[in-house]
Formats: sequence, structure tokens, C-alpha cells
Amino acid sequence: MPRPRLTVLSGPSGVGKSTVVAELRRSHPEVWLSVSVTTRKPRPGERHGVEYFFAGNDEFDELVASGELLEWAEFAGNRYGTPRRPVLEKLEAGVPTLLEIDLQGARQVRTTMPDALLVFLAPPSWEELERRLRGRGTEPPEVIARRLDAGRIELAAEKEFDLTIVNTSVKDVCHRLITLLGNSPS
Ligand SMILES: Nc1nc2c(ncn2[C@@H]2O[C@H](COP(=O)(O)OP(=O)(O)O)[C@@H](O)[C@H]2O)c(=O)[nH]1
Ligand SMILES: Nc1ncnc2c1ncn2[C@@H]1O[C@H](COP(=O)(O)OP(=O)(O)O)[C@@H](O)[C@H]1O
Repeated sequence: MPRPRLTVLSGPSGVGKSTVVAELRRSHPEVWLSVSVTTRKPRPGERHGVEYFFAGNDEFDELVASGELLEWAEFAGNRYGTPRRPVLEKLEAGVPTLLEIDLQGARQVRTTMPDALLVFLAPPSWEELERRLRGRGTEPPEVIARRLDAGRIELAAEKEFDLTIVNTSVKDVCHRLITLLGNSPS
């Protein structure tokens, strides 16, 4: 069996990454979505072990120190990381695998797993990105401002990715991703 290619989805906060991942989880259970560890507090409706593993700072420090994270980064005041072992096990078992991580994490994966396919999720426009982030209503204005600042940096890095998908329709994005995940080189 060919080893499937690890696929990474990144893009600015508010572009729709979580929405796309939730739709994939619903419509394509055969795709394995890595569950990250974060020091961020859960949003209403987020479940431990489903959207994230929620961890304290000490716990996160231990994961970093023991090398259990494939990559990790600080984003807008919180830390996020990908547990290494499940990713390697899924790839070894031939399961299509997707990581939804930030730009700094995508750069680390580019270095440590050069065969990975890096996909950039872009908003239809800057105005639409702002509208989505504010419309989500999950963060206070100062956190939104930090995320928009980070978003400017993330948008400038689009050319580092292997390809861009514009998130106009969540269903279309999922369809593109499924096609990409199914096309593993062997
Ligand atoms: N490097 C890295 N980034 C992550 C990981 N998990 C999530 N992120 C990124 O952290 C950022 C913030 O995520 P989150 O707090 O859920 O906010 P949201 O993306 O705006 O819904 C996003 O860019 C995520 O892609 C991870 O394991 N590693
Ligand atoms: N294609 C889309 N069209 C319109 N709104 C969208 C689309 N994709 C996501 N959204 C909305 O944009 C907001 C931010 O999406 P979210 O998935 O939380 O982004 P991210 O995880 O990238 O920060 C949410 O309110 C979501 O419902």
C-alpha cells in the first residue's frame, strides 16, 4: 500500500479552517484529522479530545521537553502542538491524514517531513476575512485585533505553500481536499 501523503491546511484566523475540518469530519470519516494540544481555553461547544486536547502550561512544557510534539507554535498568546505518534501511526497504516495548523507549524512540517503537501486556505478578500472573524463572535475585540495582525503575516506567506484553495464554499473546499488526500504519490 502506498504511504499516503501528509496534508497540512493553514490559513489566517477566521478564514474557515475549523468549519472545513468540521465538515470533513462529518462527511468524510475515512480521513483522519489530527487533534492538537492547546493551552487555549475551550470555546463553548468544544470537546476535549475532539477539537483539541486542552492542556495546562506545565503539561504542554512536558510534551515539548519529551519530544512528543511533531511541531508546535505560539499563536496569539496560546501554544498549540501536534502529537507526533498518532500522525506517524496513521501514515504508516495508510490512512489519509490532515493537520490543521498555523504558518509556523506548517514551516516546521516542511522541514521535518518534506514530502508533506502544504495547502493554504485563503479568504475571498481581506474584508470578508474581517467579517468572518468578527461575525464568529468568539473573541473580544483585542483578541480579534491580534488575530488580524497575525492574519496579515499569514496572507503574505501564501507563496510558501504548494497550493491555495479560496474558501468561498465550504463544500467546494472539502471536495478539493478530498481529491488531494486521495492522490498520494507512491
Ligand atoms: N502550529 C500549530 N498550530 C495549530 C495547531 N492547532 C491549531 N493551530 C493553529 O492555531 C491557530 C489558532 O487556532 P484556534 O485558537 O482554534 O483559533 P481559530 O483557528 O481562529 O479557530 C490556527 O491558525 C490553527 O490552525 C497545532 O497543533 N500546531
Ligand atoms: N465559506 C464560508 N462562507 C461564509 N462563512 C464562512 C465560510 N467558512 C467559514 N465561515 C464562517 O467564518 C467564521 C470563521 O470560521 P472558522 O472556521 O471559525 O475559521 P478559522 O478556524 O479559520 O479561524 C465562522 O463564523 C464560519 O461560520
